[in-house]
Amino acid sequence: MTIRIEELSKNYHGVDVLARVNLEIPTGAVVGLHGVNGSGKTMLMRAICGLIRPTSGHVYIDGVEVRAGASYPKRLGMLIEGPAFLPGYTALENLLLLASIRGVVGEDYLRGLVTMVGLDPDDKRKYRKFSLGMKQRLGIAAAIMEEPDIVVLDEPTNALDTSGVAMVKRVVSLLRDRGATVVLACHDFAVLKDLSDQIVHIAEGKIDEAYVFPDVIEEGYEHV
Ligand SMILES: Nc1ncnc2c1ncn2[C@@H]1O[C@H](COP(=O)(O)OP(=O)(O)OP(=O)(O)O)[C@@H](O)[C@H]1O
Repeated sequence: MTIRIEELSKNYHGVDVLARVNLEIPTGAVVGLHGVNGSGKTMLMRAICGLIRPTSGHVYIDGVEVRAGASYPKRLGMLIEGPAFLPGYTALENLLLLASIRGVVGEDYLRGLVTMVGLDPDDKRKYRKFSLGMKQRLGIAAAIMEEPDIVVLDEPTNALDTSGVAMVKRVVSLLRDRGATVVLACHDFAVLKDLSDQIVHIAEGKIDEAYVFPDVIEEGYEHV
């Protein structure tokens, strides 16, 4: 599915946190968002997911406008700022509950998914006892569990150990093989460069240099 962002602005108290962003992400592309803390990466991802109402401008997914509160992208999975899980449920129970809402995936599949993200489907520990990395792994599982066509991942490697980073790479590569469109933000530039077909640099809510290809990234950007 293609994502088209047209003249998108979001203003809070007179400050443009997104300022006339234009971006076209073709089907199957993996686009990395790069920028300092507070540059607008999360805000842009929230707009793509229909979680915020833009002050002006539009987001279209396959030509259909995303409108917060009215029209959400259907085949979209996201990991944005601590997804809500039930503290008294295990990893598997949480995913089973989410899946039951739509009823599209079964327990066997979810057990495999929990294993794939490096958790144990038979682990009886409740979510409230999870470490940060375990929570992050479960968040990734929830984002991809319904085999979405668009996946938005905000800092997927946060709190993850080396095996977790390797898992994120495997997940993105699986999504790529499936032809999903992926938007991700990651402060680890080496990881971002490794995973992305295209890197978009954002500064103060503006796309500073769209479609910066990994092989032409300037030295200066490496340290953001
Ligand atoms: N609800 C809000 N009200 C007002 N300003 C906000 C709100 N949410 C975010 N902002 C501001 O929007 C700007 C962009 O924030 P955003 O979270 O998109 O940055 P980011 O690039 O994702 O940063 P990070 O790398 O730290 O995750 C920041 O200046 C932030 O303070």
